[in-house]
Amino acid sequence: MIDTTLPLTDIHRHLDGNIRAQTILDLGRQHNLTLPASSLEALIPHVQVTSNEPDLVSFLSKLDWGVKVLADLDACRRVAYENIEDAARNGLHYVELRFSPGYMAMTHQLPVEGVVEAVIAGVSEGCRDFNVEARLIGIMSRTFGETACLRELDALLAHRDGITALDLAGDELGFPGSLFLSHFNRARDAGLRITVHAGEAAGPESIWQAIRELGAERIGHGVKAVEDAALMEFLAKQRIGVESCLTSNIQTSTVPSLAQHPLKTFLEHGVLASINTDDPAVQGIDIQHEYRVAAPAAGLTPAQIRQAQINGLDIAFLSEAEKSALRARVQSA
Ligand SMILES: O=c1[nH]cnc2c1ncn2[C@@H]1O[C@H](CO)[C@@H](O)[C@H]1O
Ligand SMILES: [Zn+2]
Repeated sequence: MIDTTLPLTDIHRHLDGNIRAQTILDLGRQHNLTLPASSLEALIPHVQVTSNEPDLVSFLSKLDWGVKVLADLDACRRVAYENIEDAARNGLHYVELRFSPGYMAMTHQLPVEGVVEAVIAGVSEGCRDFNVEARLIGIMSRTFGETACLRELDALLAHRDGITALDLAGDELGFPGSLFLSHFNRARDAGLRITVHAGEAAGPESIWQAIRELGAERIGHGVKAVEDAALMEFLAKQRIGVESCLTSNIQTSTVPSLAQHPLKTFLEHGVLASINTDDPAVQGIDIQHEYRVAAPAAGLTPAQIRQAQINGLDIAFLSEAEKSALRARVQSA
């Protein structure tokens, strides 16, 4: 189902939603932190989704233990490095890792700018050691409000060279995109690419808002677009990429079952939709599972799965030359 002659990408993957349970245990011990359990087996239900959550916000609370153990900047560097190691192990050639520096800094009041620096360092060390290509997307966690997001943006822009794009994630219903116009204006002025989590918890109007007012070139999830025919046509015509995350949408109760997932409809309408993980460690899945199990369960034909794989690189935040180089590297491997 995965075409091994083509690059395998994951362009929607939260670095801070992908912290190994073993690393949570290690860091807890190293920093003398009280964790809800002291063995891996007992810790899993606290840090991983074991059955579907009733909504997005409940799902998101599962990420909290991962960031609570980030007691210093070296811990941030470590989880960034391990994210690249895991990407390589999962067979990914190219990954766009996104992270919310304010969320990672929050528990131990780390300097937000220092977190950005540590993540950039860990990812670049990982890319060197594991032969994976990566780009970083800075997240503003909308859940903590406009001022906290401004601090995240400042820290990201202070390290503009290491950051490719900006995203908005967290509680979409409680904190609509309209609160963040000035943040995105600044980011676009600085030349950052833009992707926004939209149409996951809220409706199609949130996707229109992200495109028209925030300047989104890609949409994270975007599942609610299927409710709006004009939007579907717009996405296809304007080549707005959609970052689909199949299992995530079931675990957040955004979509009732894989059979009802809109990814197949996106592909049928010529929307540039792709297959991605979201928060693999928290979800207990990996990219192989999404391609081999989730995508067929969502009704995709082998040809549609291949199209989604092609789309992943097509809509990646890379130049055409970088995409061609990646295709050539995989083909000749
Ligand atoms: O599926 C998701 N939808 C919306 N926000 C998410 C999702 N997964 C993680 N985050 C949010 O991203 C930041 C960490 O990278 C956190 O704000 C977390 O709540
Ligand atoms: Zn996400």
